[in-house]
Amino acid sequence: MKEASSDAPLKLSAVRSRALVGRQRPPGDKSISHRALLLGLLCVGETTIEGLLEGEDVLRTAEACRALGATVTRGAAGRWSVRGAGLGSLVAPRETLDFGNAGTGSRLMMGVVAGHPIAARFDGDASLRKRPMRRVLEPLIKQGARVLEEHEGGRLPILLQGSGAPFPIEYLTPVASAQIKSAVLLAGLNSPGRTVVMEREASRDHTEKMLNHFGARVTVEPYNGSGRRIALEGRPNLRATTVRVPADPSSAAFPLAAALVVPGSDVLIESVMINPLRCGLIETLLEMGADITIENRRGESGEEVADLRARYSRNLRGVEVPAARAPSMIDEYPILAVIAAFAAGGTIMRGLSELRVKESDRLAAIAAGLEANGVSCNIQGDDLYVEGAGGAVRGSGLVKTHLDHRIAMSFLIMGLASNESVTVDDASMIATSFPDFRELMGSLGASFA
Ligand SMILES: O=C(O)C1=C[C@@H](OP(=O)(O)O)[C@@H](O)[C@H](O)C1
Ligand SMILES: C=C(OP(=O)(O)O)C(=O)O
Repeated sequence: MKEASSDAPLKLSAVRSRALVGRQRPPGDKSISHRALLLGLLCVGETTIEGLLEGEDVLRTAEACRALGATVTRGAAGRWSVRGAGLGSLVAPRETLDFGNAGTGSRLMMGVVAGHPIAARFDGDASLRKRPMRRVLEPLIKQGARVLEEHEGGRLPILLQGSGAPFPIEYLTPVASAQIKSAVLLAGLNSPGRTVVMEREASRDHTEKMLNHFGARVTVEPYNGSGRRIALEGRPNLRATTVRVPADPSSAAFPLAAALVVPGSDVLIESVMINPLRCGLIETLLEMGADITIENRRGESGEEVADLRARYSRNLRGVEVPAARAPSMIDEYPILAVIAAFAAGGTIMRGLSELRVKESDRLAAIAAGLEANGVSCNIQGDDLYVEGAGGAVRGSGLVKTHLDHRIAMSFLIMGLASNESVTVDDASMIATSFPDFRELMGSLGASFA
C-alpha cells in the first residue's frame, strides 16, 4: 500500500517492536532520480532509468519534464523511459509547474529553465512556499534569467524567464548546497562559454557525475582546502544513456537506525549508495559504537554501493558531530537525533543552520519531538544538544511533522524502541521520498497503527 498523498493528515503510531530481522533494498536515491529525469529531458533520444524513486517529489519532476517537452513513461519492471526535447529546444510549459514538497526538483528545474528562452511559473505546497528561493535565483540572474513575479522574500510562486544564451559565470556558493550548485550548472549547460561553481565545503556531487555520464565535460578540482571548484564547458553534445539508480542512503538510514535501537535486531540493507559525500551518518554512528558492517562493496553506474548490516547496539554513546560533516549528512540529522536519544551521554551536533530551511524548521521540529517524548535537548545557536537516555526513552508523545517526511519517519522509528508508543500527526508526506516505508519496515517486523 502506498501512503496516501491526499491533503488529509494521516495520523500514525509506532509501538515497541520485536527484534527486526531480514534483508531489504530501500527505494532509489532521490537526488539521482531527479537528475536522471532532468538530464533525460535535455538529451535527444531515449534515456532509460532503472530503479527510479517513485516518490511524490520525483513524480513531480517527471511531470514537469513532460510539460517542457519530454515524453516520460513507465515501462515493465519499473523501467522509466525519457525521450528528451534536447538542450536548447525545450518548450514553454502551458501551466504552472507544481513541485509539491520538493526543494530539489523545483530548484534544479529553475536552473534548467534559466538556460532556455522560455518562461515558467513554479509553485509548491505550503512547505515549499516557505522555503528560500533567492539562493538559486541570485546566481541564475547573473546568468541572464529574469524573475518576472515572485512572492515576498523570494518565495514561490515564482515566474522565471530564462535566457537562450546564459552568461558564463564564476560563482562561489554562499552555503554548501548541491541544489544551488546544480541549478547554476544546469543553467550553464546552454551557455556558449564555461560555467564555474566553487563551494567552500564539498556538497553531494551527483550532478557533476551525471553530467559526465551524459557526455558533458565537467572538471572538479580542490578549492581552498576542503572545498571544490567545478567547471563545465557549455553546449556539450549530450547523449541519451542508461541510468541505474542505487538505493538511497537517506532512506536506508531509517531501517538502519531501527536495527540499532530495537533489541535483538539484525538487518541487511542492500545496494545502498556509499558515495563519501553522503556517508556522514555512517561515520558518526560508527564513532558512537554502532554495530554496522559495510559488506560487498561494488560499483554500479559510477557510484559505489554496498550492503549495510546493522545489529542492535546496546552500548551506543554520545559524540560530537563537527559542523564540517553537515553537508555529507544534511538530511540525516532528524534520525541521528533519535538514535542519540537512545545512547548513553550527550550528543552535540554542530553547524545546523541549514536545517532551518528544509521541509520544516527541522531544528525546531526535532527539539519539539524529542521533548514531547521525554528526551532532554536544547538548541544553542546553530548547534543541537541531545541528552541520551541510555536505551530508556519514554515515548508517548504526539509529534508535529509540519509537512516533513523525515520528521515523520524519524519519530516513528523512535516509537519502535521507546517504552510507550510514539504518534506522528501526519505521515502522508512520507510518500514524497519513501512511499513503501511502512511495507519495508513491516517486512522486517515493525508495526504501525
Ligand atoms: O541536491 C540534492 O539532491 C539535495 C541537496 C540537499 O539540499 P541543499 O542543496 O539545500 O543542501 C539535500 O538536503 C536535499 O535533500 C537533496
Ligand atoms: C531536504 C530534503 O529534500 P528537498 O530539499 O528536495 O525538499 C530532504 O529530502 O530531506
